[in-house]
Amino acid sequence: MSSDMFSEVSLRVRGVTKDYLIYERPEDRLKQMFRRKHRYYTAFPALKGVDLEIYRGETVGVVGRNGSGKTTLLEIIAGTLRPSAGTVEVSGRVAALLGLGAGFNPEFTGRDNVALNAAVLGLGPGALAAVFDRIAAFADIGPFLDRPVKTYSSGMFARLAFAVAIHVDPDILIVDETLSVGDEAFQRKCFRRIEELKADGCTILFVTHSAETVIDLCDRAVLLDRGERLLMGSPRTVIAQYQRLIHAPVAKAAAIREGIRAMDGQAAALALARVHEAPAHDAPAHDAPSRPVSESGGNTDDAPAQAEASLPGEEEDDAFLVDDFQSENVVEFPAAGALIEDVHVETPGGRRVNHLVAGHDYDLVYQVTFAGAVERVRFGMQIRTSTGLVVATQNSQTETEEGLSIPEAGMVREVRFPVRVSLVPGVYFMNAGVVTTDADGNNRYLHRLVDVLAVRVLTPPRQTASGVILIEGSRPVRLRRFPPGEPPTGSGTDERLSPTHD
Ligand SMILES: Nc1ncnc2c1ncn2[C@@H]1O[C@H](COP(=O)(O)OP(=O)(O)OP(=O)(O)O)[C@@H](O)[C@H]1O
Repeated sequence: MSSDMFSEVSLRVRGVTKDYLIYERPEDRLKQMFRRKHRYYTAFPALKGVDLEIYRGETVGVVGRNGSGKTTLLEIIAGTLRPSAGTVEVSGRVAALLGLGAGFNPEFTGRDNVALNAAVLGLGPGALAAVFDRIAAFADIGPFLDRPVKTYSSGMFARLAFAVAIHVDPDILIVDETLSVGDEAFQRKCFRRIEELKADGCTILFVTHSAETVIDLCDRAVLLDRGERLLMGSPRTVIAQYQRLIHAPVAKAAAIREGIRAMDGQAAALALARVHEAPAHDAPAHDAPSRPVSESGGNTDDAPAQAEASLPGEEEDDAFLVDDFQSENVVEFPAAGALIEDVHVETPGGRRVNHLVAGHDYDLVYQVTFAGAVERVRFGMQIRTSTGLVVATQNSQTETEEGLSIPEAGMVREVRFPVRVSLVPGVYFMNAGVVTTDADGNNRYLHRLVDVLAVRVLTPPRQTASGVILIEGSRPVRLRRFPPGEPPTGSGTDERLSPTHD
């Protein structure tokens, strides 16, 4: 993504206000039609004079408490709802994924709905024919494509709706929490597609309650509260203030709210400056910083860790293999001198597993066959969350080492990365890559597989962590008790949290 994209306004919202008219009794609505001078309704202000300016290629997260006006705002931007006042200017084709089933006719088949939706989004029959197979492949709902959508599960619905929205080549994509009903593999696929759309300059508006997703995915975020824009700024700033707002004690809530609002102009300007300075998002992912792995597969400098990992009992962890739990979306880059195969995870005892226990040691293993002699070879791996956040990378050589020399074609190497799974429970995806460095110091992939392996990290007993990294060590959480009124000096007594935390 080039930063000059951000100089073009893609979406401008000015003073948008929405009053929903609430009629206490159904007949009041009818009366209103005939007696215009009288007011039979009360107006509920769902949006109050919202201003936004979003640049081409930006991904903006919209956050706020339930009922703060997020969906109303996005529906107005998508053109499915009329504002009571204010204007929306959009540049280009808008594809919106707001609410499951919106825009789908439940009696029609998936196939017919795809045609209907694509037409609504401005795709002619010729253009649809060209992308239909890609839509069907992305949705991957098998024979359900020819069944009425009223028979779909919510996950199937999300799959089809998302598949259409992202294949009509939108300039602006608007997505709400619809994606969260899909399974993890599908979510990963969607987030990857969103990244591609981003790289192509698509503007994305995203409603979510997930702080992690906003921070991982967005360039800026906007906080709505009671129909007002309270703050626009960097994802971290906005999430921090949003969390301050939702956890505010009642007595201080109004002051905190005003304090956040006062930050607005400055935070927005700062975030925009940062977005303009941001490096290209499509720089090639580096699968591999520095950590030695020996050529023989034995761990050179990690021998004590290996020995520790092989202690009796350690192998008895609860890791296991589920055969059909596989990454659905392996992206294979063309092999250019080597071929990576058989990427898998093993316990220290050599058992293949893909359901791992948090905090335990495993090996990520793969084989590489070389098509010819090559110098300065390095092997890499990367672990990412389902939203694409890189949580770890590892490389077979440090930057200052030469790398491995492969003297002739047909040579095979097995690479083994020791991995301690210090991750909170969830599904993670692994990449594998083999790189050579030319005489000018440029890296070139000999082969690369993205999202080649899916693993699920299981909840260990008594584990309640969230986030990404497991910070829990072997020591339990400690609590000290102080008598009432006594200052917390050294005189407190230790208290056990529970009898199970020995
Ligand atoms: N059709 C409607 N008629 C009357 N009030 C409505 C209507 N739609 C939404 N509202 C009200 O407008 C306010 C904003 O609703 P909206 O759905 O935009 O909020 P939201 O931030 O998307 O909420 P959530 O996080 O729960 O999805 C809410 O108080 C809601 O009750």
